[in-house]
Amino acid sequence: MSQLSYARYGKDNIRLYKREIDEKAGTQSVVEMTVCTLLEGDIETSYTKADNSVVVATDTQKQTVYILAKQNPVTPPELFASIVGSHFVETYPHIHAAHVKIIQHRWTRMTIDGKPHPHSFFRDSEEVRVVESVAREGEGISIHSKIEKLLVLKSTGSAFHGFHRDEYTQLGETWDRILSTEVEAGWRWKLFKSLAEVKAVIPKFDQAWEAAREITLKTFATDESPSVQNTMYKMCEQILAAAPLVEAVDYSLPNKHYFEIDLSWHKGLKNTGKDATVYAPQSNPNGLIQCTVSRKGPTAKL
Ligand SMILES: O=c1[nH]c(=O)c2[nH]c(=O)[nH]c2[nH]1
Repeated sequence: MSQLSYARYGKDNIRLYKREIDEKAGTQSVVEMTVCTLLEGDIETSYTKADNSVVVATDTQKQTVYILAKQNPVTPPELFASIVGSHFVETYPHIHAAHVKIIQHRWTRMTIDGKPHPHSFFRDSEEVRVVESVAREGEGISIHSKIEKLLVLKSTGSAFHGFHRDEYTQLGETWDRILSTEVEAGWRWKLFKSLAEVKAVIPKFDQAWEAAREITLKTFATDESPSVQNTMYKMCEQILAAAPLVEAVDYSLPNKHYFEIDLSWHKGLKNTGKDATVYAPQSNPNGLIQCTVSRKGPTAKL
């Protein structure tokens, strides 16, 4: 009558902190992350027959993450996710895939009296660096790196006109508007055949993250934006050019609207068009513009 169609299980919200001590320099560095592990494999009987012998307990998964963090570098997060995923697939013959997600939080070193402080940090934004990986037995390790929660705004240099109009259209055209979004930008790496292949390109992960962030900010700031769609496409093209091991780039950008307020009812106050200075930020609804851009080839299609 019924059958288990898909199953995976693991530990979510594993909070992890690691410090690195540089005795010589007298400095410490810190990393804080939130990890999720989810295992797939021959685990059906744990659901259907209450057979817990096939269950690598979620607590075991959590302890494993702590132990591997002690024994290995936790940065870049692409490497640590690959180490954790490979461990589960290689250690347990009946586990065939391990999904590992890492959210790395920001701890930025303080500058005190003009000098980098040896052991004090502050949270300079809610922006996070995210890695979603799958280690699959016999196939390899797929990695999707992301920037999330990077909040940006430009007060001019954005337009939106020439869009389709019909009897449902109320929106006016604009040649000068506020553009604000919370950037979610991702880049999917070519499939790595093994952990050794990941280890062979370790510096590429930080380089790609830095390039993606720099390209996102620079393009957002300098593009005379005709639309969110076109500006995000320009970002994708540049990231693909900067990171040869990346197969596809994706963005998801909410359009955080700021509405003009007509104040002419009050003593003829001018606050629209070129006179607009006071706006009403909106929470919802918001536009949501998404795309994936990949290298041209036989598999590319919309
Ligand atoms: O850049 C934009 N793209 C849209 O698709 C859209 N739709 C809308 O109402 N405003 C905007 N802005």
